[in-house]
Amino acid sequence: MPKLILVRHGQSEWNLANRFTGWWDVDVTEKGVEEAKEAGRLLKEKGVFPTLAFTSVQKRAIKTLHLALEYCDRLWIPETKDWRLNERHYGGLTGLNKQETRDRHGDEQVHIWRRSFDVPPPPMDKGDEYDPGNDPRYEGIDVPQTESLKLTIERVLPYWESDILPKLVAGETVIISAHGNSLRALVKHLSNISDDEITGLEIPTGQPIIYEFEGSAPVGERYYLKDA
Ligand SMILES: O=C(O)[C@@H](CO)OP(=O)(O)O
Repeated sequence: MPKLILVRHGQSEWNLANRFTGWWDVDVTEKGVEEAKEAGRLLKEKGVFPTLAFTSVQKRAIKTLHLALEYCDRLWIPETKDWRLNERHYGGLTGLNKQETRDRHGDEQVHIWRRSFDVPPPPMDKGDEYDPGNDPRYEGIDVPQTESLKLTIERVLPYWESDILPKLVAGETVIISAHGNSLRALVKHLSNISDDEITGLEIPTGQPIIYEFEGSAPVGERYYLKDA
């Protein structure tokens, strides 16, 4: 049965520093590197070998993918990078410390910005030091100024339907190395999670999640590969 493997990148520098990251291109930490290698070792140990890879255009996800593939001896498989798998854009919160933002705006407001379904964080100002607008990787793309989970879903799902799902249907074992919120977008869709319930879903770093597919639909529920 074709499998879909979802992996959130290993710990990033700004996960560690507790800063809102979004589209800012931070690296993985040493711990993140270890998490990514461990994900690869686990794939190998469990005999789940990806045949095709997708990732975002952000280095924390790309490096995680490469390390995971290296540690299951699959660095050679075809891979595609696409901005539509990027982390959700954190708008004007990008770069701020999460605790300082809580102290300033309150726990509830910060929770709404982080986990609500459709309330986007305040937009990023044009020319903000963390605005990736002029980055060549986004040439020709209408870079958002902020994104809620709902807006993230609106760019992740069409890409999933057009580019990834057909590969699973064709029998490939697909690995997607992406981000907390682009993966929440996918899991919400695949596991049919309601707008209310999705606020409680967290995706841990570096832990492969598996969906088994029959045709174009998942069979049964997702599981962590470490528990299989
Ligand atoms: O900062 C971010 O971009 C994300 C993921 O690390 O954080 P959050 O947990 O608030 O969605």
